Amino acid sequence: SGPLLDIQHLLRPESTSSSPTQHHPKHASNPKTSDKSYAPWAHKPHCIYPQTAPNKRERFCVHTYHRQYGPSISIIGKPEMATDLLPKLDEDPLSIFLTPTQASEYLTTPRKYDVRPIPGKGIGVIATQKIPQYSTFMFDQASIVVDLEPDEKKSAPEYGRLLHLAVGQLREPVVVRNLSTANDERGLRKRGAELEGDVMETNSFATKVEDAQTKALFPLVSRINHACNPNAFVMFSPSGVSIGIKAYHDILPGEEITISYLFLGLPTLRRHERLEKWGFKCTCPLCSASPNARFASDTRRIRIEEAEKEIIDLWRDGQIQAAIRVAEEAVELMKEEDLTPMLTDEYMMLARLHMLRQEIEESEDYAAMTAEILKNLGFLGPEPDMGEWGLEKMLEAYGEGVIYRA
Ligand SMILES: C[S@@+](CC[C@H](N)C(=O)[O-])C[C@H]1O[C@@H](n2cnc3c(N)ncnc32)[C@H](O)[C@@H]1O
Repeated sequence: SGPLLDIQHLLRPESTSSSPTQHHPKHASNPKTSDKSYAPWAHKPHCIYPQTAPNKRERFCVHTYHRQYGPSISIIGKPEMATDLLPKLDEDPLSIFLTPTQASEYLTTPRKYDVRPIPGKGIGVIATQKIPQYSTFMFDQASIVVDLEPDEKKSAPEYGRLLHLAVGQLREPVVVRNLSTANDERGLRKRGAELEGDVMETNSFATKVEDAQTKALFPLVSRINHACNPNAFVMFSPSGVSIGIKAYHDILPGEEITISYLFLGLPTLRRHERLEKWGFKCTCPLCSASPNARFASDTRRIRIEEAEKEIIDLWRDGQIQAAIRVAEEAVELMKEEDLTPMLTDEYMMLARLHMLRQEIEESEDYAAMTAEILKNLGFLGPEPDMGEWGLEKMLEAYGEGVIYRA
């Protein structure tokens, strides 16, 4: 698999006349280059111009910020992104994902997980105490955020230098560098920009930050391994720079905490294709189930995908009752496959279809079922007012999605 941030040839140094050391990342980790005059940034922002937009002279920079309470962060992207993000960099994940009562309980009870070696998987995260269903039990803040634009522009060498600088300017670059044990072609441990590129490749999350599609690295959460039917999932703060890990189910002491690196619901072959970039053979319970069980699961998953297309065709044909039957079948299959988050879309499809038949009561019931799942999963905030989330608001929230799918 090619590197995630496989950027080639398209960024060039800000000024060709500047001395080579000016662009040498090594100077970044030298504390002498830290200058308070760049406050609130910890170092002088380092900028280059993408070669693809020479007329625009659009800058692409590294901005590093040392959080007051928490790890430092380097942002690689347009300077406006760093400026807009600045007020959010000190956000407190606890106050975003928890109610005040939950936050004080979290702060006064021991941590419920441990980070340790897991046979065959490197390092992983294990529950050390019971983690109740739907509780948010682990938090992290981004250490590196990369605007994906240079990725699209394929400009590896300069991106590598920016990334190396971005990591070097963190208070603890080793926390990021330790996330890779990858070797190069000669079997030696990767170093420098190559190593940091590998870290981003295998550990970063795609997330929206200030409306930019970015890759963000969260070093603690990076230690969570993949499972196709995971027991936990990731929630992003609205800013995209904080995350919380939430339990889908009760997790018992000794159980490994897992998240899915992929969209949920894929059949085996497509999961394995997509997992290739992480370079491991998945041995999660779903992937190592008996051939019969895997076949049955794949059949259900493929049928769920087909059902989506069928529902839309029937809807277009005006066969609403038939579309409802197919959507109900998909709901049952999703339940069998334990794909709870996917039910929200399906229930809203059913709410919409029943609306078309003037069956308001059924429509309201399905909207309420969606709201209940969203509340449990935390997508309506830590203390949602459920009175607010009736049929009308749910249709509004899902309107675009449902219309788009139709
Ligand atoms: C985001 S990291 C997870 C933490 C990693 N195990 C570590 O030691 O830092 C992703 C890497 O972990 C390993 N990994 C994750 N899930 C795995 C699984 N289910 N089975 C085997 N290896 C896994 C793979 O090497 C993958 O590239």
